[in-house]
Amino acid sequence: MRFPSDDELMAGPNALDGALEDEGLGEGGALVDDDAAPEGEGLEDADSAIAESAEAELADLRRLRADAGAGLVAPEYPEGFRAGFVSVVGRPNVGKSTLTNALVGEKIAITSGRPETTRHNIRGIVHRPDSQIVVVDTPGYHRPRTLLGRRLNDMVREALAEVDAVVFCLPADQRIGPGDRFIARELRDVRAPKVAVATKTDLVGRERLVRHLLEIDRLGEWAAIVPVSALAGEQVGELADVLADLMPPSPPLYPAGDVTDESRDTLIAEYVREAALEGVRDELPHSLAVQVEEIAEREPRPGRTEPPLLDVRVNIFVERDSQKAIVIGRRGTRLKEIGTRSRAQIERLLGRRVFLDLHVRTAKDWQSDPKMLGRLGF
Ligand SMILES: Nc1nc2c(ncn2[C@@H]2O[C@H](COP(=O)(O)OP(=O)(O)OP(=O)(O)O)[C@@H](O)[C@H]2O)c(=O)[nH]1
Repeated sequence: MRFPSDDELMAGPNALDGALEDEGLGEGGALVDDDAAPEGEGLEDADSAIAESAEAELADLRRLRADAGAGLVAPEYPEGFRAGFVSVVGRPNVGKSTLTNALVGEKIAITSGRPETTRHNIRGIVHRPDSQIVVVDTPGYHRPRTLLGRRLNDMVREALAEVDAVVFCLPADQRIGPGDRFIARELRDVRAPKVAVATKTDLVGRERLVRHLLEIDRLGEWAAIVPVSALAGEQVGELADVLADLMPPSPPLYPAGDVTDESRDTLIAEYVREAALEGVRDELPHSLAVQVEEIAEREPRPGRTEPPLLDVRVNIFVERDSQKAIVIGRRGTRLKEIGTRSRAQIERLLGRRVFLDLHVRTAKDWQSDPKMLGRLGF
Protein backbone atom coordinates (compact mmCIF):
# COMPACT_ATOMS: atom_id res chain seq x y z
CA MET A 1 0.00 0.00 0.00
CA ARG A 2 1.31 3.45 -0.85
CA PHE A 3 1.70 5.88 2.02
CA PRO A 4 0.47 9.35 0.99
CA SER A 5 3.29 11.87 0.49
CA ASP A 6 3.98 14.68 2.98
CA ASP A 7 2.39 17.28 0.78
CA GLU A 8 -0.69 15.15 0.27
CA LEU A 9 -1.00 14.61 4.01
CA MET A 10 -0.44 18.19 4.96
CA ALA A 11 -2.71 19.49 2.22
CA GLY A 12 -5.31 17.71 4.33
CA PRO A 13 -8.54 17.72 2.34
CA ASN A 14 -8.64 15.18 -0.41
CA ALA A 15 -5.48 16.36 -2.14
CA LEU A 16 -4.95 12.88 -3.53
CA ASP A 17 -8.35 12.46 -5.05
CA GLY A 18 -7.68 14.41 -8.25
CA ALA A 19 -4.46 12.51 -8.79
CA LEU A 20 -6.22 9.22 -8.18
CA GLU A 21 -8.96 10.02 -10.64
CA ASP A 22 -6.27 10.82 -13.20
CA GLU A 23 -4.89 7.37 -12.62
CA GLY A 24 -8.37 5.94 -12.99
CA LEU A 25 -8.55 4.96 -9.33
CA GLY A 26 -10.62 7.56 -7.53
CA GLU A 27 -12.43 7.04 -4.24
CA GLY A 28 -12.58 3.34 -3.37
CA GLY A 29 -9.71 2.64 -5.77
CA ALA A 30 -6.33 1.12 -5.10
CA LEU A 31 -5.60 3.32 -2.10
CA VAL A 32 -8.66 2.00 -0.36
CA ASP A 33 -8.65 -1.56 -1.56
CA ASP A 34 -5.00 -2.53 -1.33
CA ASP A 35 -5.39 -3.84 2.15
CA ALA A 36 -8.67 -5.66 1.60
CA ALA A 37 -7.14 -9.01 2.46
CA PRO A 38 -8.39 -12.01 0.49
CA GLU A 39 -10.62 -14.27 2.54
CA GLY A 40 -9.22 -17.75 3.10
CA GLU A 41 -8.88 -20.51 5.65
CA GLY A 42 -5.18 -20.00 6.18
CA LEU A 43 -5.85 -16.43 6.98
CA GLU A 44 -8.61 -17.29 9.42
CA ASP A 45 -6.27 -19.68 11.23
CA ALA A 46 -3.70 -16.95 11.46
CA ASP A 47 -6.40 -14.60 12.73
CA SER A 48 -7.45 -16.92 15.52
CA ALA A 49 -3.82 -17.56 16.52
CA ILE A 50 -3.30 -13.80 16.72
CA ALA A 51 -6.54 -13.46 18.67
CA GLU A 52 -5.41 -16.10 21.17
CA SER A 53 -2.02 -14.54 21.71
CA ALA A 54 -3.66 -11.12 22.06
CA GLU A 55 -6.06 -12.60 24.67
CA ALA A 56 -3.06 -13.98 26.58
CA GLU A 57 -1.29 -10.63 26.41
CA LEU A 58 -4.41 -8.91 27.64
CA ALA A 59 -4.71 -11.32 30.56
CA ASP A 60 -1.05 -10.62 31.46
CA LEU A 61 -1.69 -6.91 31.26
CA ARG A 62 -4.73 -7.12 33.53
CA ARG A 63 -2.68 -9.13 36.07
CA LEU A 64 0.13 -6.56 35.92
CA ARG A 65 -2.36 -3.80 36.42
CA ALA A 66 -3.93 -5.48 39.42
CA ASP A 67 -0.45 -5.89 40.94
CA ALA A 68 0.54 -2.33 40.11
CA GLY A 69 -2.70 -1.04 41.56
CA ALA A 70 -2.23 -3.02 44.75
CA GLY A 71 1.33 -1.81 45.17
CA LEU A 72 0.88 1.81 44.20
CA VAL A 73 -2.21 3.03 45.95
CA ALA A 74 -4.21 2.10 48.99
CA PRO A 75 -6.98 -0.23 47.87
CA GLU A 76 -9.62 2.29 48.87
CA TYR A 77 -11.60 2.88 45.75
CA PRO A 78 -15.26 2.52 45.09
CA GLU A 79 -16.65 -0.82 44.06
CA GLY A 80 -16.97 -1.11 40.30
CA PHE A 81 -13.99 1.20 39.74
CA ARG A 82 -12.72 1.30 36.15
CA ALA A 83 -9.27 2.22 34.91
CA GLY A 84 -7.34 1.84 31.70
CA PHE A 85 -5.39 3.34 28.84
CA VAL A 86 -6.61 5.41 25.90
CA SER A 87 -4.29 6.28 22.99
CA VAL A 88 -4.97 9.50 21.11
CA VAL A 89 -3.97 9.20 17.46
CA GLY A 90 -4.30 11.21 14.28
CA ARG A 91 -2.35 13.08 11.62
CA PRO A 92 0.08 15.79 12.77
CA ASN A 93 -1.52 19.04 13.96
CA VAL A 94 -5.09 17.76 14.36
CA GLY A 95 -5.31 18.75 18.04
CA LYS A 96 -4.23 15.58 19.90
CA SER A 97 -2.11 17.35 22.52
CA THR A 98 -4.64 20.13 23.06
CA LEU A 99 -7.33 17.48 23.60
CA THR A 100 -5.10 15.50 25.99
CA ASN A 101 -4.44 18.63 28.06
CA ALA A 102 -8.16 19.46 28.10
CA LEU A 103 -9.06 15.96 29.30
CA VAL A 104 -6.38 15.99 32.01
CA GLY A 105 -7.21 19.58 32.98
CA GLU A 106 -3.54 20.58 33.04
CA LYS A 107 -0.90 21.30 30.46
CA ILE A 108 1.19 18.17 30.27
CA ALA A 109 1.79 18.18 26.50
CA ILE A 110 3.11 21.15 24.57
CA THR A 111 1.22 22.32 21.49
CA SER A 112 1.99 24.48 18.50
CA GLY A 113 0.63 25.44 15.12
CA ARG A 114 3.49 23.46 13.53
CA PRO A 115 2.93 19.80 12.66
CA GLU A 116 4.93 17.09 14.44
CA THR A 117 5.25 18.88 17.75
CA THR A 118 4.76 15.79 19.91
CA ARG A 119 7.79 13.50 19.81
CA HIS A 120 7.06 10.87 22.41
CA ASN A 121 4.09 9.13 23.95
CA ILE A 122 2.94 11.33 26.81
CA ARG A 123 0.75 9.89 29.52
CA GLY A 124 -1.78 12.14 31.22
CA ILE A 125 -4.07 10.93 33.98
CA VAL A 126 -7.75 11.83 34.22
CA HIS A 127 -9.08 11.26 37.75
CA ARG A 128 -12.81 10.73 38.15
CA PRO A 129 -14.76 9.58 41.22
CA ASP A 130 -15.42 6.12 39.80
CA SER A 131 -12.72 5.76 37.14
CA GLN A 132 -9.25 6.71 36.03
CA ILE A 133 -8.36 7.24 32.38
CA VAL A 134 -4.70 7.24 31.37
CA VAL A 135 -4.58 9.24 28.15
CA VAL A 136 -1.58 8.58 25.91
CA ASP A 137 -0.87 11.47 23.54
CA THR A 138 1.09 10.18 20.55
CA PRO A 139 3.17 11.81 17.80
CA GLY A 140 1.24 12.58 14.61
CA TYR A 141 1.18 9.55 12.31
CA HIS A 142 2.84 10.67 9.11
CA ARG A 143 4.97 9.73 6.15
CA PRO A 144 8.45 9.44 7.65
CA ARG A 145 11.30 11.29 5.96
CA THR A 146 13.99 10.65 8.53
CA LEU A 147 15.01 8.06 11.08
CA LEU A 148 13.32 10.25 13.68
CA GLY A 149 10.10 10.12 11.63
CA ARG A 150 10.22 6.33 11.53
CA ARG A 151 10.79 6.16 15.26
CA LEU A 152 7.84 8.50 15.86
CA ASN A 153 5.56 6.21 13.83
CA ASP A 154 6.87 3.21 15.80
CA MET A 155 5.88 5.00 18.98
CA VAL A 156 2.32 5.38 17.73
CA ARG A 157 2.13 1.66 16.89
CA GLU A 158 3.50 0.86 20.34
CA ALA A 159 0.86 3.08 21.93
CA LEU A 160 -1.84 1.16 20.07
CA ALA A 161 -0.62 -2.26 21.09
CA GLU A 162 -1.98 -2.44 24.62
CA VAL A 163 -4.84 -0.05 25.08
CA ASP A 164 -8.41 -0.27 26.23
CA ALA A 165 -9.70 2.35 23.79
CA VAL A 166 -8.45 4.56 20.97
CA VAL A 167 -9.35 8.17 20.27
CA PHE A 168 -8.92 9.04 16.59
CA CYS A 169 -8.83 12.82 15.99
CA LEU A 170 -10.26 14.22 12.76
CA PRO A 171 -10.32 18.02 12.61
CA ALA A 172 -13.72 19.45 11.64
CA ASP A 173 -12.17 22.25 9.59
CA GLN A 174 -10.58 19.80 7.14
CA ARG A 175 -12.20 17.20 4.96
CA ILE A 176 -11.15 13.63 5.54
CA GLY A 177 -8.05 13.04 3.45
CA PRO A 178 -5.70 10.21 2.47
CA GLY A 179 -3.72 10.49 5.70
CA ASP A 180 -6.89 9.97 7.76
CA ARG A 181 -7.95 7.01 5.62
CA PHE A 182 -4.52 5.47 6.05
CA ILE A 183 -4.79 5.68 9.85
CA ALA A 184 -8.38 4.37 9.74
CA ARG A 185 -7.11 1.28 7.92
CA GLU A 186 -4.30 0.79 10.46
CA LEU A 187 -6.91 0.98 13.22
CA ARG A 188 -8.91 -1.90 11.78
CA ASP A 189 -6.28 -4.24 13.24
CA VAL A 190 -6.60 -2.72 16.69
CA ARG A 191 -8.97 -4.73 18.87
CA ALA A 192 -9.78 -2.00 21.39
CA PRO A 193 -12.95 0.05 20.79
CA LYS A 194 -12.33 3.18 18.76
CA VAL A 195 -13.89 6.56 19.42
CA ALA A 196 -13.75 9.03 16.54
CA VAL A 197 -13.45 12.61 17.70
CA ALA A 198 -14.27 15.54 15.44
CA THR A 199 -11.81 18.11 16.84
CA LYS A 200 -11.74 21.93 16.52
CA THR A 201 -15.53 22.20 16.19
CA ASP A 202 -15.33 25.89 17.13
CA LEU A 203 -13.84 26.56 13.69
CA VAL A 204 -16.87 25.41 11.67
CA GLY A 205 -20.58 26.01 11.37
CA ARG A 206 -23.28 23.49 12.15
CA GLU A 207 -23.84 22.39 8.58
CA ARG A 208 -20.17 21.66 7.94
CA LEU A 209 -19.95 19.78 11.25
CA VAL A 210 -22.88 17.53 10.33
CA ARG A 211 -21.24 16.71 6.97
CA HIS A 212 -17.97 15.96 8.75
CA LEU A 213 -19.69 13.63 11.22
CA LEU A 214 -21.34 11.76 8.35
CA GLU A 215 -17.98 11.38 6.58
CA ILE A 216 -16.47 10.04 9.82
CA ASP A 217 -19.33 7.57 10.16
CA ARG A 218 -18.53 6.17 6.71
CA LEU A 219 -14.81 5.92 7.50
CA GLY A 220 -14.93 2.98 9.95
CA GLU A 221 -16.54 1.19 12.87
CA TRP A 222 -16.74 3.48 15.88
CA ALA A 223 -17.86 2.84 19.44
CA ALA A 224 -18.90 6.51 19.38
CA ILE A 225 -18.38 9.69 17.39
CA VAL A 226 -17.92 12.77 19.58
CA PRO A 227 -17.58 16.36 18.35
CA VAL A 228 -15.27 18.36 20.65
CA SER A 229 -13.62 21.75 20.89
CA ALA A 230 -10.69 21.34 23.24
CA LEU A 231 -9.84 25.05 22.99
CA ALA A 232 -13.36 26.18 23.86
CA GLY A 233 -13.76 23.33 26.36
CA GLU A 234 -16.91 22.10 24.61
CA GLN A 235 -17.91 18.45 24.97
CA VAL A 236 -14.65 17.48 26.68
CA GLY A 237 -16.58 16.13 29.68
CA GLU A 238 -18.90 14.16 27.39
CA LEU A 239 -15.88 12.55 25.73
CA ALA A 240 -14.46 11.64 29.15
CA ASP A 241 -17.83 10.02 30.03
CA VAL A 242 -17.72 7.92 26.86
CA LEU A 243 -14.12 6.85 27.53
CA ALA A 244 -14.77 6.04 31.20
CA ASP A 245 -17.52 3.62 30.14
CA LEU A 246 -15.03 1.82 27.89
CA MET A 247 -12.46 1.25 30.65
CA PRO A 248 -12.24 -2.24 32.19
CA PRO A 249 -12.87 -2.91 35.88
CA SER A 250 -9.52 -2.22 37.55
CA PRO A 251 -8.05 -0.53 40.60
CA PRO A 252 -6.60 2.95 40.00
CA LEU A 253 -3.32 2.77 38.08
CA TYR A 254 -1.81 5.99 39.43
CA PRO A 255 -2.00 7.63 42.86
CA ALA A 256 -4.57 10.39 43.31
CA GLY A 257 -3.13 13.75 42.31
CA ASP A 258 -0.67 12.54 39.67
CA VAL A 259 -1.46 14.21 36.34
CA THR A 260 1.40 12.74 34.32
CA ASP A 261 4.36 10.39 34.56
CA GLU A 262 6.54 12.74 32.53
CA SER A 263 9.81 13.44 34.34
CA ARG A 264 10.64 16.91 35.57
CA ASP A 265 13.49 17.23 33.03
CA THR A 266 11.28 16.18 30.13
CA LEU A 267 8.63 18.74 31.03
CA ILE A 268 11.27 21.48 31.30
CA ALA A 269 12.82 20.54 27.94
CA GLU A 270 9.37 20.51 26.35
CA TYR A 271 8.47 23.97 27.71
CA VAL A 272 11.68 25.34 26.19
CA ARG A 273 10.98 23.61 22.87
CA GLU A 274 7.44 25.00 22.79
CA ALA A 275 8.77 28.53 23.34
CA ALA A 276 11.42 28.00 20.66
CA LEU A 277 8.80 26.76 18.18
CA GLU A 278 6.87 30.00 18.45
CA GLY A 279 7.19 31.93 15.21
CA VAL A 280 9.71 29.68 13.45
CA ARG A 281 8.91 28.35 9.99
CA ASP A 282 9.89 25.91 7.29
CA GLU A 283 12.21 23.10 8.35
CA LEU A 284 13.35 24.67 11.58
CA PRO A 285 10.64 23.22 13.86
CA HIS A 286 11.70 19.70 12.86
CA SER A 287 15.36 20.52 13.42
CA LEU A 288 14.88 21.66 17.02
CA ALA A 289 15.62 19.34 19.92
CA VAL A 290 16.00 20.33 23.55
CA GLN A 291 17.75 18.61 26.40
CA VAL A 292 18.22 19.54 30.05
CA GLU A 293 21.91 19.28 30.83
CA GLU A 294 21.91 20.03 34.52
CA ILE A 295 19.80 21.35 37.36
CA ALA A 296 21.86 22.59 40.29
CA GLU A 297 21.07 24.24 43.62
CA ARG A 298 22.90 27.47 44.28
CA GLU A 299 24.55 28.01 47.64
CA PRO A 300 22.09 29.70 50.02
CA ARG A 301 23.01 33.35 50.58
CA PRO A 302 24.00 34.01 54.20
CA GLY A 303 21.26 35.64 56.20
CA ARG A 304 18.57 35.04 53.53
CA THR A 305 15.56 32.89 54.32
CA GLU A 306 14.07 32.48 50.82
CA PRO A 307 15.17 29.37 48.89
CA PRO A 308 18.25 30.00 46.72
CA LEU A 309 17.93 30.19 42.93
CA LEU A 310 17.98 26.95 41.00
CA ASP A 311 20.36 26.88 38.03
CA VAL A 312 18.71 25.15 35.06
CA ARG A 313 21.07 24.53 32.14
CA VAL A 314 19.41 23.59 28.87
CA ASN A 315 20.78 22.83 25.39
CA ILE A 316 18.79 23.70 22.29
CA PHE A 317 20.04 21.64 19.34
CA VAL A 318 19.64 22.66 15.71
CA GLU A 319 20.94 20.91 12.62
CA ARG A 320 22.80 23.74 10.89
CA ASP A 321 24.70 26.87 11.90
CA SER A 322 22.29 29.02 9.85
CA GLN A 323 19.47 27.75 12.08
CA LYS A 324 21.49 28.63 15.15
CA ALA A 325 21.50 32.26 14.07
CA ILE A 326 17.70 32.20 13.64
CA VAL A 327 17.07 30.75 17.10
CA ILE A 328 19.41 33.27 18.74
CA GLY A 329 18.01 36.20 16.74
CA ARG A 330 19.47 39.66 16.28
CA ARG A 331 21.58 40.49 19.31
CA GLY A 332 20.10 37.50 21.10
CA THR A 333 16.56 38.88 21.19
CA ARG A 334 14.80 35.63 20.16
CA LEU A 335 16.75 33.53 22.62
CA LYS A 336 15.88 35.99 25.35
CA GLU A 337 12.18 35.70 24.47
CA ILE A 338 12.43 31.90 24.55
CA GLY A 339 14.02 32.14 27.98
CA THR A 340 11.43 34.53 29.40
CA ARG A 341 8.49 32.51 28.09
CA SER A 342 9.72 29.10 29.20
CA ARG A 343 11.11 30.28 32.53
CA ALA A 344 7.64 31.32 33.68
CA GLN A 345 6.34 27.79 33.05
CA ILE A 346 9.39 26.14 34.62
CA GLU A 347 9.03 28.25 37.75
CA ARG A 348 5.36 27.31 37.99
CA LEU A 349 6.29 23.64 37.64
CA LEU A 350 9.08 23.71 40.24
CA GLY A 351 7.37 26.18 42.53
CA ARG A 352 10.53 28.30 42.89
CA ARG A 353 12.68 30.84 41.10
CA VAL A 354 15.18 29.59 38.54
CA PHE A 355 18.09 30.95 36.57
CA LEU A 356 17.60 29.55 33.10
CA ASP A 357 20.80 29.17 31.09
CA LEU A 358 20.05 28.38 27.42
CA HIS A 359 22.75 27.22 24.99
CA VAL A 360 22.13 26.79 21.27
CA ARG A 361 24.30 24.08 19.71
CA THR A 362 24.58 22.58 16.26
CA ALA A 363 24.24 18.81 15.97
CA LYS A 364 24.54 18.19 12.27
CA ASP A 365 21.58 16.22 10.80
CA TRP A 366 20.71 14.77 14.21
CA GLN A 367 17.32 13.56 12.92
CA SER A 368 19.10 10.91 10.87
CA ASP A 369 21.98 10.20 13.24
CA PRO A 370 21.30 7.09 15.35
CA LYS A 371 23.90 8.07 17.97
CA MET A 372 22.54 11.55 18.42
CA LEU A 373 18.95 10.26 18.43
CA GLY A 374 19.95 7.92 21.24
CA ARG A 375 21.51 10.78 23.20
CA LEU A 376 18.33 12.79 22.80
CA GLY A 377 16.24 9.90 24.04
CA PHE A 378 14.67 8.62 20.80
N1 LIG B 1 -9.60 26.50 17.01
C1 LIG B 1 -9.09 25.40 17.60
N2 LIG B 1 -7.78 25.11 17.45
C2 LIG B 1 -7.31 24.01 18.05
C3 LIG B 1 -8.13 23.13 18.82
N3 LIG B 1 -7.37 22.12 19.26
C4 LIG B 1 -6.11 22.35 18.79
N4 LIG B 1 -6.07 23.51 18.08
C5 LIG B 1 -4.88 24.13 17.45
O1 LIG B 1 -4.33 23.24 16.49
C6 LIG B 1 -2.89 23.31 16.49
C7 LIG B 1 -2.32 21.92 16.71
O2 LIG B 1 -2.70 21.47 17.99
P1 LIG B 1 -1.89 20.31 18.72
O3 LIG B 1 -2.69 19.96 19.93
O4 LIG B 1 -0.46 20.69 18.91
O5 LIG B 1 -1.98 19.18 17.62
P2 LIG B 1 -1.31 17.72 17.60
O6 LIG B 1 -2.24 16.85 16.86
O7 LIG B 1 -0.95 17.31 18.99
O8 LIG B 1 -0.02 17.99 16.75
P3 LIG B 1 1.34 17.09 16.57
O9 LIG B 1 2.03 17.10 17.89
O10 LIG B 1 2.05 17.88 15.53
O11 LIG B 1 0.94 15.75 16.10
C8 LIG B 1 -2.54 24.30 17.60
O12 LIG B 1 -2.30 25.56 17.02
C9 LIG B 1 -3.76 24.32 18.48
O13 LIG B 1 -3.96 25.54 19.16
C10 LIG B 1 -9.52 23.47 18.97
O14 LIG B 1 -10.33 22.80 19.62
N5 LIG B 1 -9.94 24.61 18.32
